[in-house]
Amino acid sequence: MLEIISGSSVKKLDADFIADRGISSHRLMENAAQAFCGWFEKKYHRNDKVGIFCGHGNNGGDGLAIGRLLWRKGYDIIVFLVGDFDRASADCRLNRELLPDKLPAITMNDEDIKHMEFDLNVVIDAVLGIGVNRPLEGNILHMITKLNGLSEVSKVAVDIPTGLPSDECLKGEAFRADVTVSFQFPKFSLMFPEHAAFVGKLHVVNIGIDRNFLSQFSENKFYLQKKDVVDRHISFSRFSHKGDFGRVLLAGGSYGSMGAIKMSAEAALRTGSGLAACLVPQCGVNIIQIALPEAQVLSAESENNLGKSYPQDSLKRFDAIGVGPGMGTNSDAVSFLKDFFTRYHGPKVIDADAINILAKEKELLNELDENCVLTPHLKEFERLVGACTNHKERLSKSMVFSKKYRCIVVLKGAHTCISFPDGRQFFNSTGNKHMATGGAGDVLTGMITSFLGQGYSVENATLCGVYQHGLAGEIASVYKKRGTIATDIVRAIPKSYLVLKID
Ligand SMILES: NC(=O)C1=CN([C@@H]2O[C@H](COP(=O)(O)OP(=O)(O)OC[C@H]3O[C@@H](n4cnc5c(N)ncnc54)[C@H](O)[C@@H]3O)[C@@H](O)[C@H]2O)[C@H](O)CC1
Ligand SMILES: [K+]
Repeated sequence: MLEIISGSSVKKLDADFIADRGISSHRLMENAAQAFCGWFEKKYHRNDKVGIFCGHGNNGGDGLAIGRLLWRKGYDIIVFLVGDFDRASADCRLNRELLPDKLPAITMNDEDIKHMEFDLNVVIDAVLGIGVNRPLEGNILHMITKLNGLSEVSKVAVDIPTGLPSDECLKGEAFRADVTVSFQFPKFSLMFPEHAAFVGKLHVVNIGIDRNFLSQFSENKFYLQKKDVVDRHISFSRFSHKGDFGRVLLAGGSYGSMGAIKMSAEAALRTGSGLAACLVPQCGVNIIQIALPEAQVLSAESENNLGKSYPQDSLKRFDAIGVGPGMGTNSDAVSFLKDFFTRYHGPKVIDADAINILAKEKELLNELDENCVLTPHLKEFERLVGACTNHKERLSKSMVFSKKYRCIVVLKGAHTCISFPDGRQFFNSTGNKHMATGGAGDVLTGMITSFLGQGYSVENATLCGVYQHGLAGEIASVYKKRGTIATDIVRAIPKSYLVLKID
């Protein structure tokens, strides 16, 4: 698993790694620059005009090394020196000396920054990295503001956009990258939604610091990637039968919101459940049977919302239950949820209106346990724990909540954060902006519920569900882009198994 280490530990990590492997710090910087160039060459053409803006610290050193390597490969490069090079770090200085004489390198003073016109297709930002220790001001602020204003230029940040602190929320301005290429692991603050406009797309490149080494610096934060989920999947044999793939129930839906529970159940079936049933109010019976003929339908006695009279004895037939999508929060729905919690103690996903009810009926929180996966989006989460001033606070509150109630909290967003009661937090790497569409959360509920029903541990079901949901979203949006809708994500689930090479 890939650890996310705080910026303050990186200096020690580098020093220990260099000592342990008997390599120089220059070698590590060269690895970083090579890794960046490996990524860059796949994206950009030799005839692109590339400007590399370098500061006087090690981030600037990376930029200078990148300049040298790309220039040797035939790229059209200009290096701009921004900062106080009398105070340059040793490796920055060395890489400046290693710049080929023919490679243009321009020292930028304040006048240049104000007046220079840039004729570039690509800007590489290597002014400041994780060493930033105060808001941008003066020369550097002017430079970054000017770069941010350039249009029709592709903007790439080295390690972290200049100005973004690695572990805190931004105060002031920062480089607005289209892509950030982060070394070895994504820096913590790259996970914050507040920083989305600065980070752009995130790409992580390996610079040779192995995972075992990183784990010595573990802060219990991990970046969830393909290799972390593949081994968590259960393989089924050709002798497997319907029962092995699990029977799941999706409970919810109300008058006008029946699609939510239909999408959850369909997602569960596409994820592989042997049987999916929906528990809905009367008004939903025909809708579900017509819209999803593969699902069984159980009905509550009440007409428009689930209520306390429903086929209670049926609950025990199910290996896992997802509850909440489209359920509503009126008094019938509340009495249903109260009854449900007293009867069903198996693995369950608690989503949407079930979370909104928990937020209003706080005594229900005592029913949560290690079999529960809560999947709030940011607003639902704040209804549960109170308003948060920023994402860092939300992340810390989700960890506290998970520990207190011993349940798993899936805080949905661009890098969905999964908190476990033992203090671990996983940040998802899949998914994209096109998944911000109504119903995408209902799909996730169906997927996690399905894995629970297939016999996955609560931990594995959650990690596999979140990762694969994002992957299905990426697949669904390849051509549909902003026209992607939740049922497209459901239809892409089978293809996501192909990508994972799981049958
Ligand atoms: N293991 C790795 O991940 C590696 C990372 N590398 C790169 O090194 C940088 C971090 O380098 P560092 O020298 O510590 O910091 P910076 O380059 O960010 O610059 C520090 C420099 O800047 C001054 N400073 C701080 N804030 C400001 C400000 N607001 N305005 C002006 N100046 C500021 C500070 O005083 C220092 O003088 C990391 O991001 C990677 O890119 C290695 O190359 C390989 C290993
Ligand atoms: K940078």
